[in-house]
Amino acid sequence: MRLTVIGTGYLGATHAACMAELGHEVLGVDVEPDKIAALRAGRVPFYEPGLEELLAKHVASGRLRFTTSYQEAAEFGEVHFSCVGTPQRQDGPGADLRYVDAVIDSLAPYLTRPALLVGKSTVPVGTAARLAERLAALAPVGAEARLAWNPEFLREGFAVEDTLRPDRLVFGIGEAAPESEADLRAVYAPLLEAGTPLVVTDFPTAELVKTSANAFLATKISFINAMAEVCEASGADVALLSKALSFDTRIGGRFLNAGVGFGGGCLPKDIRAFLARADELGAGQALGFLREVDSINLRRRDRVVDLARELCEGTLSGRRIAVWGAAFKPDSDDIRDSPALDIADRLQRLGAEVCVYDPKAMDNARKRFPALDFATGALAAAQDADLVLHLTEWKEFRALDPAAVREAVAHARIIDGRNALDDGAWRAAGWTYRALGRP
Ligand SMILES: NC(=O)c1ccc[n+]([C@@H]2O[C@H](COP(=O)([O-])OP(=O)(O)OC[C@H]3O[C@@H](n4cnc5c(N)ncnc54)[C@H](O)[C@@H]3O)[C@@H](O)[C@H]2O)c1
Ligand SMILES: O=c1ccn([C@@H]2O[C@H](COP(=O)(O)OP(=O)(O)O[C@H]3O[C@H](CO)[C@@H](O)[C@H](O)[C@H]3O)[C@@H](O)[C@H]2O)c(=O)[nH]1
Repeated sequence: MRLTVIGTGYLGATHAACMAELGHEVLGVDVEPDKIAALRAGRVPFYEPGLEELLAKHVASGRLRFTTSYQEAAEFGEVHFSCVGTPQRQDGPGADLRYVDAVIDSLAPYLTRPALLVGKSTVPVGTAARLAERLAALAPVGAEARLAWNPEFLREGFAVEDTLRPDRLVFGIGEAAPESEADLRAVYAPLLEAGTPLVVTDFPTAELVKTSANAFLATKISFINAMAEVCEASGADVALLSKALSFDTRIGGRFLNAGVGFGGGCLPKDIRAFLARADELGAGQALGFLREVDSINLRRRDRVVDLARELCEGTLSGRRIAVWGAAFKPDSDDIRDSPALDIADRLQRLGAEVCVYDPKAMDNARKRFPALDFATGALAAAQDADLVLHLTEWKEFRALDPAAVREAVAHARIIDGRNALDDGAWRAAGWTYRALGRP
């Protein structure tokens, strides 16, 4: 089939390359000419394992092309995927839908023959119904310009794997256009033939599956981080608590790692947007717990700052602090709402001299926080440090030799904000090792 993928960021670039891998002819569309130039050259303008290889393969095969022209997109595509951002609004907790609206406004006037627009962005419930009307009103073909909603569940760092082997597919089909289901079944035929579970539903359910999935994941992380707070107050060990919980198959061990909490371009803004939308619908009381999920999450960052001050004899002023990690999670260069950089920035504002190192997110971090210092490696960042903070659990940090790092620092003190280092090895090498929720 001939598909377009509109918005070629973390989600869209992955979706475009994976749709080409499934055998479709794909045209990626973005408003940023630099991004399109990079993608045309087979270069992914961000870090996502395995994506560049897949992109280059299909740019070379001719099955994957890129453009900035909506007219070209409309002329080319039978099915158009909308993958633009839905960040938190500047002026409040709700989702900023201006990019989602702009896709309709830019594409619709060129739709002179029947077409299907499929929303993949994460949106507040009720958005799809509104967009379907807007699309039909603006398109020359009227109601033959149909909308469907197909939320995306991929994780950064595993984006290609998650797109080619998803846990499930969800199709939100508009009442007025039941034939959209057949189009989506055709797009995803290889995945459905491989046995991927499919849920076909209406617009509001499809939108809510996505926001409730992220709310559940955020809740699970904040649950274990709340237990970490209680562990800190009682002398218990959250790592062992989490391990013991995980053997109960009803609970499971995934998303039960206590630490500095969740960040990124999804969970934090999605729970806030969910709350804001529920308030608008008069259902805010049902989601009140999500406010607490958000607060527990942010309190973990405060806890690291307090612990850092405590380890630096009560003052951060003039202390040299190494921060290992800038990305919001390993295997990504994404720094959106990164706990590591938020903590680094706060420590610096409190007078510390902070030096950051991350294997992949340095360029993004430098652009966003130009006042921070950056080093070329983990050891260089730790040079003469009074304290080391391990805030993003890259494999590279776990492989470090604690004895070698000890040679570099001024004081052998480390806070493991991800409970991911071998605490025994660090202590044996003479370090004061502290972790969140552990004695
Ligand atoms: N990143 C993820 O892991 C992930 C996973 C599932 C769902 N989502 C959701 O997908 C959406 C996109 O997220 P992202 O992380 O890829 O964002 P992103 O910021 O990385 O990408 C958005 C892209 O859209 C482009 N764009 C903006 N306005 C445009 C327009 N009018 N026309 C064409 N392109 C335009 C931007 O230039 C950018 O390249 C969000 O709703 C997000 O919540 C993201
Ligand atoms: O036990 C855990 C698991 C994760 N995290 C943190 O939680 C955040 C989010 O991690 P993850 O969910 O793996 O990353 P994302 O790529 O943001 O993916 C989430 O957000 C996407 C966008 O909506 C969804 O598609 C995915 O299903 C959902 O997992 C990161 O900061 C992690 O460090 C923890 O603190 N403890």
